[in-house]
Amino acid sequence: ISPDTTSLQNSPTAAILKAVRYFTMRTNVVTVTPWLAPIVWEGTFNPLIVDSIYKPMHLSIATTVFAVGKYVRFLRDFLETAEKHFMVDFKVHYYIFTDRREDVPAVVLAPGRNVTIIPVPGSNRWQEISSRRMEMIQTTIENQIGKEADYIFCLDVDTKFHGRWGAETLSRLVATIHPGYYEQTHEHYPYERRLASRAYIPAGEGDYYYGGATIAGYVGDVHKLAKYCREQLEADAANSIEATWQEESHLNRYLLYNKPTKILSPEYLWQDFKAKTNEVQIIRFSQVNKNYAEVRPNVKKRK
Ligand SMILES: CC(=O)N[C@H]1[C@@H](OP(=O)(O)OP(=O)(O)OC[C@H]2O[C@@H](n3ccc(=O)[nH]c3=O)[C@H](O)[C@@H]2O)O[C@H](CO)[C@H](O)[C@@H]1O
Ligand SMILES: [Mn+2]
Repeated sequence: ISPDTTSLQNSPTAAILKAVRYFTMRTNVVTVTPWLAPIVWEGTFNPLIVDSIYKPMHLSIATTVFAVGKYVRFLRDFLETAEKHFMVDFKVHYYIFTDRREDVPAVVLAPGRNVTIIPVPGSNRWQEISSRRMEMIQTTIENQIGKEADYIFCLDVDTKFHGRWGAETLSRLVATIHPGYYEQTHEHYPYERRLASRAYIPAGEGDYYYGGATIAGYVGDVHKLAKYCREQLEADAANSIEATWQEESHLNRYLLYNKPTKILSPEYLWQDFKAKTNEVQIIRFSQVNKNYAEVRPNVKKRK
């Protein structure tokens, strides 16, 4: 049977097919892992095709963000830039975890997008605030998100979006390569190297160093990851040990033995203080520069 080419030429997919022809692959970056998971860089996907697949699915996207103590000041920019760039045209439900409900800014959201504020206790250690996200993500998925969403994103708040972050980031289990280590090999990664910690990774092992600031995937898979990290954090605490990079260390161990199905390039997790490199054609999401002594509860001010 020969395809009906006339109707195809006139169909809405024609524009998309044409776009495919002009689509070129990236050659100066690695775009697939040794276990055949894609690594998402600008130029490896066609946004028109991606959108035409995912938008008709009417997916619900949960997004968790913690703004505890002074970090509440980062919320406005986070939300305002997310409304411009993050999963535009999708249903997005932001879950804001905070101990300062009254300081949560009122940001105008596009139709189909909404916010729920979840009260959490403060802490006088930033490491604990960052780590306890795992426990709260776990329990909130069990109590609420699990019934409401298809996919979940767990993001740092001290950040801004600068470019498209769309459905190309959807997959079962998604992690992001930390911008500080993407040019290095595993012997230089800041994995936990003490055998006494549950986050221990032996020398000679490792794929990538993943940032704790962006974790995503199917709600069920992220639940499994968060529960694992929470249990490992608690086991370490019971032995009076804290991994080098807290929950990020446990995350890296989990992902070494439970490979992500998709990896986001550092375009999806940059740091404002870092100069743009040749491989990075677009910065989509970046950590703002912060005054650690000013915003963190337990960092001493320099004299
Ligand atoms: C880019 C990146 O991968 N960042 C990770 C890195 O340092 P960061 O320097 O990015 O850590 P951070 O100070 O941003 O803390 C992580 C997050 O915890 C929350 N928070 C923290 C302190 C506070 O007083 N109030 C508050 O709300 C907030 O959502 C913040 O974005 O290592 C941390 C290890 O623990 C986390 O894994 C971060 O995700
Ligand atoms: Mn951060």
